[in-house]
Amino acid sequence: MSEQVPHRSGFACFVGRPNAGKSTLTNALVGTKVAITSDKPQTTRTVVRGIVHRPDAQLILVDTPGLHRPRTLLGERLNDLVKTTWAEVDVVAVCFPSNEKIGPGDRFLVTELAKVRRTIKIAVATKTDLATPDRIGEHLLDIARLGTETGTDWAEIVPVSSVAGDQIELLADLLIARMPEGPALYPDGELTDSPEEAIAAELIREAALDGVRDELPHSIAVVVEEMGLREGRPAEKPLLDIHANLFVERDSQKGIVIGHKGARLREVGQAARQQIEAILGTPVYLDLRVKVAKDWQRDPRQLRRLGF
Ligand SMILES: Nc1nc2c(ncn2[C@@H]2O[C@H](COP(=O)(O)OP(=O)(O)OP(=O)(O)O)[C@@H](O)[C@H]2O)c(=O)[nH]1
Repeated sequence: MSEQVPHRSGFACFVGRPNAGKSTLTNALVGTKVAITSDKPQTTRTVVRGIVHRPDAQLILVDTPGLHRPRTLLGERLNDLVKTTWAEVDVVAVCFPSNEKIGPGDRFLVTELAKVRRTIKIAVATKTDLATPDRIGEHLLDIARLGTETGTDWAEIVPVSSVAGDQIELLADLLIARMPEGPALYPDGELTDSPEEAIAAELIREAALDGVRDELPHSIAVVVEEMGLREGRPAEKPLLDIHANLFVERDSQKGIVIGHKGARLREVGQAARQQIEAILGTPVYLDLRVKVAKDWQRDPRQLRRLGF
């Protein structure tokens, strides 16, 4: 038994200019088309896009918000948020389409990414079926040079074609090799979190942090346990039941979240419910429970990834 390879699990995200082939690559890796939501609110920091399950590994592919050239203070703050999400994943893979030259947008993105020191960076030359071997060679050299110029240490530079299925398995192997040891975080067979669940969880987290951000900066994680339309309701009067757990790190923080005689938790629940109703367009019944993370079943190291 001691010679068994360790189980690995972790998070990766694909970044790159619009049309770089990020979604197609996610689908090629996961092997099935995964649900894509078009109306993600700004508050959703990361959304699970797909999960690669293997006997010895679980690779969770997440979406992070896009980086923009900041013109305003708000733009800068949004970019800081993007960098925070990059710091929370294990690997960021930058996609550079092989049929296009590297441009100023790519340079800006890689320069910002280089500032996130801890996260492993991989470069992916996408759409190789659209380029000649000579052109691909040149492209790979350009990517390497961009790395040197921006101080980015590419752990790998991998050419792939999602359409031709070229080197997709290799990319999966290379990504998995960079994941830390750890147990599977999602049950097998589960491809994605529903985007609605991710949205609801994020809105609850936002509401719970409102006003106590200084006291509980990174100490709240929300997991939607169950979400579904209540049975037996008339079609014109639907009700969406949401059962969610709000995890804090310590007993003392539980008190802050719940408030005197539960007053604050009621406010949090009400604020979250109204926002979920506004975004999903359905009346919501929200059952919110506060738990201390040490009671949670999962590996404590993995809790950290949720923001603990
Ligand atoms: N020939 C070829 N086309 C590809 C490949 N990968 C993606 N494409 C095409 O490139 C276009 C953009 O692909 P997407 O996967 O949507 O790109 P994206 O980076 O997710 O785009 P945004 O969501 O706009 O950021 C689509 O028309 C894809 O069909 C590939 O490996 N080969």
